[in-house]
Amino acid sequence: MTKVIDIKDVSWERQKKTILSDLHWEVSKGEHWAVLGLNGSGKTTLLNMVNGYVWPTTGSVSVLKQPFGKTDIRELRKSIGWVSSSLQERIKGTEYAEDIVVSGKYASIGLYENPTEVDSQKAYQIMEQVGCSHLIGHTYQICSQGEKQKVLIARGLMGSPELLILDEPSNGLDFISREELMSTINQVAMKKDAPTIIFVTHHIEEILPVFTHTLLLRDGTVFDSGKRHEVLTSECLSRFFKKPVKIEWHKERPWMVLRD
Ligand SMILES: Nc1ncnc2c1ncn2[C@@H]1O[C@H](COP(=O)(O)OP(=O)(O)OP(=O)(O)O)[C@@H](O)[C@H]1O
Repeated sequence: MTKVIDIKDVSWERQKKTILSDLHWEVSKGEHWAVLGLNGSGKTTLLNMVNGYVWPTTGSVSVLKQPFGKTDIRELRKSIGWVSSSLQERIKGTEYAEDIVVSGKYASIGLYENPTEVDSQKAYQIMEQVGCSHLIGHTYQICSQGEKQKVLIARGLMGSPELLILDEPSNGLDFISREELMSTINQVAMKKDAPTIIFVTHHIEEILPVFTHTLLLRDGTVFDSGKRHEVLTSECLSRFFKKPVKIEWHKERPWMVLRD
């Protein structure tokens, strides 16, 4: 099976501190992964590594069959859609939603040339699919938090990526907006020729059925990984969080409560 991410024996050290250690992770085509971990467990660092922004101290990383060290990372990034809060902070409030979407084609912040008719049509089509076409002609600063996230997901899809990374996309959303966003992500994942999705979250109930696998990160290493029903169990998550928790499944979504 084609490997989308292949990370072997990876460690990453900074300022004499080991941030990632002994990390193994394989993602194959056809899978979608949720990544769970407490604050500071190394999720963002791991995703920065997948994007080639940080380089492993030891071990090997290969993304979309491109082994790091023998790959033009800038080229590779064109095949990766990336949605994160750091991206949200870098976008100018005065930009139009549709221009932000088109800029995803160039993996750039801001547009440096006028979009072609073909690009504009593609952007409109993606915005329709993601449920944010009503924002065409609106500047980013007037969009709500949920609308901004949809625009950024549309931007992430503009380059027809093979890999789409969503780093805590539901941050700051109310219950309704969050469910809307989850339904958008579900639709993207269900599409024929959908990109492989890596979805980072702190909220277990956001792990929709479309996420076939889950990675649990703790203290910069893999605590457990595998198929959703094998990893998202009361027993495994109680050990993971070092707290007695109970998982209840409703409509194929896991919900977690603390046990007395
Ligand atoms: N460039 C760096 N230099 C030194 N330490 C770093 C660097 N980048 C990250 N760290 C440290 O690595 C650890 C993991 O950080 P990371 O941001 O990957 O965690 P996270 O799981 O994404 O956390 P959160 O859920 O809070 O976003 C933290 O202790 C952080 O302070």
